[in-house]
Amino acid sequence: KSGFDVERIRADFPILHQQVNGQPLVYLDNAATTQKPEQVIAAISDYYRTDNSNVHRGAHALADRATVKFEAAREKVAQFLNAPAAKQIIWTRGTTESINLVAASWGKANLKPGDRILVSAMEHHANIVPWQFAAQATGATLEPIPVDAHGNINMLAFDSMLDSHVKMVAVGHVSNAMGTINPIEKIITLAHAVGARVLIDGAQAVSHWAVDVQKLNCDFYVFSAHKLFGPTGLGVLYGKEDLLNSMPPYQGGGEMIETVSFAGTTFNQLPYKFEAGTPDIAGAIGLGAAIDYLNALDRVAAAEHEQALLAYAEEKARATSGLTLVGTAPHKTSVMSFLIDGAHPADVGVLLDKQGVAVRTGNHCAQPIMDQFAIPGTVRASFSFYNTFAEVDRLFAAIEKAKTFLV
Ligand SMILES: Cc1ncc(COP(=O)(O)O)c(CN[C@@H](CS)C(=O)O)c1O
Repeated sequence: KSGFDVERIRADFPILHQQVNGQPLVYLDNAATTQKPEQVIAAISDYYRTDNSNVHRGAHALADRATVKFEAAREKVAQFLNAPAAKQIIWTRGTTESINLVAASWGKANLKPGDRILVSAMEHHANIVPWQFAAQATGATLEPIPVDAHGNINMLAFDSMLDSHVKMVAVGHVSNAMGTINPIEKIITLAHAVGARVLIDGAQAVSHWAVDVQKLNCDFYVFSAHKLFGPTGLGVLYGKEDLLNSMPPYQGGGEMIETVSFAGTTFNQLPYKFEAGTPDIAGAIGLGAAIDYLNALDRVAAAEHEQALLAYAEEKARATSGLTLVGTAPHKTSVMSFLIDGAHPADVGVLLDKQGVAVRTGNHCAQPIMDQFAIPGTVRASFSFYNTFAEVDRLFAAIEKAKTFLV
């Protein structure tokens, strides 16, 4: 049991206090999206209630207030990632767009036939398909780094794949399908040794612990606000300054230009070169409020509580007949994927939902690793610091009841 005051924390999350199908909601789908504390909800509604205005161009009090809040949010993200400067934080629509931006902009400017891109076999589609586009557009090739039966990257195989033709290594900090925490420090060191750049997909990491991009020395780090107790539709791309400055713009329009003429156009400086059009101002302010919320939390205690929930859940899973865990790496975040013998994951998910327990089922946008395991997908329970040991008990009671319908 952990000393983390979950009940006090839960009071901050209004959505958790509802009935679903006649039972108190047990929300265990945090890897899909996290819930939002009142502080984030209020920051977004207060913005629309009092400050809403367009940014950077306005010449009036509301525009100034909106601009100050919008750029303060960028500064908070820079501090959250320990980035050297806020101009290295690019707003996007989410992890997916952040990776598409790097694959399209850096990719097209730096990849050529014979170059190689490496991604792990367990990646989310958002960290596979954009690289397939970049490979197709440039003549480079995309190759999967092998993953073992526990869901660990095969580091010996990775090391043997590296040579001077490898120009990009893109891997998840944490697997969304299995929770594996990848050894990204080692991956970054090995990749840099052959001259490759490294993009880290942090979508499943940032909600669990502090990330220090300077210490990691990664070239790019990406995540979504909605994975960090913030709003959907907003993402972050961190990049090394020289890299971002060397990359061509991703989208054209207002904000990203200095001058426009039919004779030619010049582009804005960082970060605006990559931020065409009116941004998600409220979303950025909401993410800033989420970071404020996390900064006021004992994040070490929160992470320890999540790990205690995972250990408790996996202990109960191993004691449950007919249940097989998928993803048994020694270092995991609080994600537990499993199968019930003889049952399709989707059927299990429906039966759990009928009992008020929300999990995700299917391939979790990670079809290649599901194909490698020769399974149609998994049932995935993912815990956050506002979940409780009693909710783990509710999950396994619901599994036992579901089993009576399934076999
Ligand atoms: C590791 C990883 N990488 C990229 C993404 C995409 O994030 P977006 O905010 O949708 O762009 C996700 C989102 N994974 C959700 C939705 S598929 C899940 O249920 O696991 C992710 O987990």
